[in-house]
Amino acid sequence: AAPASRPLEERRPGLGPGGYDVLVVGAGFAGLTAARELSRAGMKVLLVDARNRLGGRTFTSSFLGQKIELGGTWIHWSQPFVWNEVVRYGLGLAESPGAAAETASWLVDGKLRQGGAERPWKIIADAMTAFCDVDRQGGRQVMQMAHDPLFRKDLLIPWDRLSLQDRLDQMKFGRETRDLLSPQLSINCHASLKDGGFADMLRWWALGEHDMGRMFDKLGRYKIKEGMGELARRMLDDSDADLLLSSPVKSVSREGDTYVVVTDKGQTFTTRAVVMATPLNVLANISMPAGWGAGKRSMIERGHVGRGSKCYVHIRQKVGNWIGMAPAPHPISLAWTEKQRDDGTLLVCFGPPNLLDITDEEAVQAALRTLLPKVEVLGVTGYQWAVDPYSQGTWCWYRPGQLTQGLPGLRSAEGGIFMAGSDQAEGWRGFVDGAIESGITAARDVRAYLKG
Ligand SMILES: Cc1cc2nc3c(=O)[nH]c(=O)nc-3n(C[C@H](O)[C@H](O)[C@H](O)COP(=O)(O)OP(=O)(O)OC[C@H]3O[C@@H](n4cnc5c(N)ncnc54)[C@H](O)[C@@H]3O)c2cc1C
Repeated sequence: AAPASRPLEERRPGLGPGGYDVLVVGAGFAGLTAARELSRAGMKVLLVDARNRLGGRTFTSSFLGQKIELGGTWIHWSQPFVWNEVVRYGLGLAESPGAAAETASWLVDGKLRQGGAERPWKIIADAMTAFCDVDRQGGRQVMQMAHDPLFRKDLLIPWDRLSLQDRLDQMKFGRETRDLLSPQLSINCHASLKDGGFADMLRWWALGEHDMGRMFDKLGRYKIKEGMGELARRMLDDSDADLLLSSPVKSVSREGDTYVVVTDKGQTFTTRAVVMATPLNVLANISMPAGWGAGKRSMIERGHVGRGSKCYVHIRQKVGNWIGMAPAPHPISLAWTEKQRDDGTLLVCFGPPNLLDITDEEAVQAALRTLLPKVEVLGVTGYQWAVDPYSQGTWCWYRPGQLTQGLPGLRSAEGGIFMAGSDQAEGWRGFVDGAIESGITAARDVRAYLKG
């Protein structure tokens, strides 16, 4: 049974001058992991978040009386760090049926096609295999080790110059193949194909074991039955860290051997080490010590590209176990059945940035009607991650050049300031798994630093 939870408010620290060993900025999965590991190792830890809740870019909510995940959702047993947590806390799995859809709708040259899902899937699987075959070994040589993406940096550099669009243009696919592959690519980067880097695609493909079916199982089929919020809560309950919510960190500065962290309410803490576990796209908003971050500057200034939409749509029609796919500029790239209900179907929909206002039900209905003519939308819900000041984006996908040129500098610790966060993980970067990986790594490095 789960241990009784202390209410979050009781974890607020005294606001006196007392120093911490480690202050962790950001209570998403990276920060929660680092705080748990370090506090369990006997260190005095303060975990601070700008929001009034845990979990960052994961957010368990409800819609139509059903649990939904507004942010990070699906996990898989082949994601080692998150699976470890699922087992540790005895959590269960629930399945999203549309990830193994039976019927499909797709657009070819703007015209609707509908039928069994096997045919479009076969086309996508073959196209992805060719798309990633940069070395006549299916990408296995260039991206030999998915959890050490720069292992063959020498071979990766030329491919890291390309955007996803550049690579697509090289391929000379027929119209249907191109129009089926594009939606998958635009969901991977959650951006325009011109902005998403191709090297990240090779990493993605290697993580997916060079198989589209297996990859889709990892990306969209299994979620934590109790919800991401419950995992976050169990991790907090398992840690001795103090917690301060609703307190955006404004600045980190250095005073001799210690660091001073100040929130926008003026709360001031001293600490021997800091873990920065905020999203890459918001790091520019925090004032850091003079001279810090020279090797991180271009990454922090440009950020990652993931800024698209995700929403849940309740429709009157019972469409069964369905998937829809459409290339940009269509506002919905991928949509699939999340739940077949007595009163219709709950769909989950993803789209590129700035093409769909998820607060506008009519706009969502118009976009869906291209894939499901006459569909009636009864309700829509979602979260606008790209404009949220504490995420300014969705999942991480790098621009051309960022993987080989930016990642090592971004990850590196400087003095007593350590980096964590899914946006700079080595393996499943852009996933909950990568967030936990980065928290484990940061905690290991902080312990070594504080032991001197
Ligand atoms: C819509 C969407 C769908 C996704 N789908 C999946 C999926 O299906 N599977 C999957 O594995 N991953 C998915 N992801 C990605 C995954 O959710 C993230 O990669 C992961 O949760 C990031 O964890 P993190 O700890 O690195 O960062 P975050 O979760 O973003 O945590 C960072 C924390 O820092 C805080 N913060 C920011 N600024 C400050 C400040 N100034 N002071 C204090 N705190 C601050 C934020 O409030 C936040 O809580 C999805 C993400 C989104 C948005």
